[in-house]
Amino acid sequence: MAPSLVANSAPVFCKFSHAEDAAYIRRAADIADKSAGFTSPHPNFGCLIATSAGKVAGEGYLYAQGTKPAEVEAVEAGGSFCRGATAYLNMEPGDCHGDHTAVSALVQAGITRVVVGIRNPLQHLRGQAVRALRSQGLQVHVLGEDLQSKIIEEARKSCLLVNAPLIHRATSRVPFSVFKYAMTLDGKIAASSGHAAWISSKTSRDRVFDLRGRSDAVVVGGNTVRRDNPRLTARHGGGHTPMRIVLTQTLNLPEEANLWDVSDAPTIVVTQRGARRKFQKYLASRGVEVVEFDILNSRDVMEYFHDRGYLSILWECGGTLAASAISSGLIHKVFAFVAPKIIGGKNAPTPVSELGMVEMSQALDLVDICYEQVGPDMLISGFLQPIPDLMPVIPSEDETFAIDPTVTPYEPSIIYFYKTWDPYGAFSNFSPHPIQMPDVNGDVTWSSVEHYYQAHKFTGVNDPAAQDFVEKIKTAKSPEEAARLGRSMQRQHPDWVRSDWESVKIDIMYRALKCKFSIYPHLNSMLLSTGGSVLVEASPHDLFWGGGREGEGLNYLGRLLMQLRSEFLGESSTSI
Ligand SMILES: NC(=O)C1=CN([C@@H]2O[C@H](COP(=O)(O)OP(=O)(O)OC[C@H]3O[C@@H](n4cnc5c(N)ncnc54)[C@H](OP(=O)(O)O)[C@@H]3O)[C@@H](O)[C@H]2O)C=CC1
Ligand SMILES: Nc1c(N[C@@H]2O[C@H](COP(=O)(O)O)[C@@H](O)[C@H]2O)[nH]c(=O)[nH]c1=O
Repeated sequence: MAPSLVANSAPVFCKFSHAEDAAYIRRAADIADKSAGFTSPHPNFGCLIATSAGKVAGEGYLYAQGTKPAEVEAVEAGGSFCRGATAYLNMEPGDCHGDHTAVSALVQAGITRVVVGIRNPLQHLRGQAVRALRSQGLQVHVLGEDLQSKIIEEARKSCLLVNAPLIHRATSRVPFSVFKYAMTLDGKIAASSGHAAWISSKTSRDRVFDLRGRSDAVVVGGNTVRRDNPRLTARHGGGHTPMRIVLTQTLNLPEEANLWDVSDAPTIVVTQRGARRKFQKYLASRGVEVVEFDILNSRDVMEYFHDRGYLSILWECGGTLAASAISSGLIHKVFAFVAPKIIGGKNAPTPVSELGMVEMSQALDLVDICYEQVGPDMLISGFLQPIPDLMPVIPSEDETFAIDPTVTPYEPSIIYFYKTWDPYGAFSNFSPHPIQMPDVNGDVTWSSVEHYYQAHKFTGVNDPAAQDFVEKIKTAKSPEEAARLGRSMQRQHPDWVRSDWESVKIDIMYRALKCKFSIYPHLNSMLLSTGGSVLVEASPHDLFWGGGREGEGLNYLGRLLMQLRSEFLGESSTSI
């Protein structure tokens, strides 16, 4: 019989060879990758359960934030076979909201050994789940720390790869950026006329759709918009669609362009402050967001998108913008599709224009290179900057708990929150905490505050299509999907939005938040522990609910949370 973890009996741990551990961890990384391209954002978690006899009992992956954690999926699939089994996790789970769902699932299922590919890269989560599992008596082996060999190192690499964007978020102020281009065998990305459709084969271009689906945004320069009129959509039939971003100094762009049709996917145009104001207004009227910078510089733009929570960017620009991005150190990985064609042309554009290098010894070397035939083309990919290795910076207990509200050694006067994986991420409306809200037919469960808020834009509207849409938002698989549905329908069908929306939306949000912070004791204590601090939703672009880039936002979400905090503390509530 498989050994189990019960009180007063020492657990018996499975013994696997390094080769077996490595194979299972690689498989966990492959499973983790399943959601990439279909959901956003993209921290990828996979879990595999292997019995002591070496049989796979269950597998699971996190589809999207707010859906069942990979560990819960896997132990449900494994059932009683989990007793005494080993769980393989590509990445340490991030019990960011203090409810330890993943850890509890493994413990309760009777898992006795856990093999972790990499520790969670985010400083405030790093080491917590490993510690929690060990404190429950499970044997935990972290690759590269407790298990070391060549084969283990290779398996660890597959775990680093599958979450490269998240690792970059932990170590850098810019998102993980991939530069992709298609060139002829003689090194051109277009004919001298600028015509480029098409260099690579259909098979290669289908592969590009997959790359787009795995990214939070696709970036091009103004010239590519003028020349190619691209769509930049993922076209993989549903799932996640990346944001489309145009960088343009002049804003000298055509009135009609595929990118201005935001029913396909949203578009942001980033430009220089004051550029063609009238055209900015026109773009806004088409539903395109315009963001201005005093001086348009690719690094500032990428820092801005990092602050907006973007983890990964696909650059599909021409050589001019690519050269600027590479010389600013923004590009981490390259995908070059090389087509067996020759076009010639002294002035035909090339993938990267001037970098200021004069000797071959200055050339940038790629590492971890892969060669793959895609249809008739050759795909060469590799890293321009290696994935940062987080191994040496395991934080001390003090550092780890520094952000734990119950032991905060200092009182910061402003607490910023935004993405759910960041400290205080539970304050975000996207945090995966279902709420029960009263309805005419009794209490109704909503998967998150965001689901409730987005659906209520369309409630009570006398149009069956709008009512169907409420249901669609209600059953959205993640808060991000709910937000995407609600926002896109508000843009496309303003007639479906209830007429009193602007006057009721704060109250609707307040009621949802009150429920959330009443029914989850750990969220309630997290909120109360912030007493004395100003809470600000650090959204750089939402100037109503968020604080804006430079504090220009109204921060209504932060204000509502502070109002609730004072109500919970029994202080007289001040109206926001
Ligand atoms: N085969 C392939 O994979 C691809 C081919 N192409 C081809 O490449 C050609 C276009 O290439 P290219 O002219 O290099 O176009 P880019 O896509 O690189 O766009 C350059 C433009 O980007 C804008 N820009 C904004 N910020 C910067 C910055 N910091 N540095 C540089 N540019 C910035 C400017 O727009 P503005 O002038 O509006 O101010 C600039 O003119 C076309 O023929 C197109 O078909 C393009 C993409 C991929
Ligand atoms: N010409 C060329 C590419 N060009 C890139 O694809 C964009 C067009 O995308 P879409 O309008 O969505 O089909 C274009 O603006 C440029 O960024 N890509 C490739 O994979 N292979 C090719 O041969």
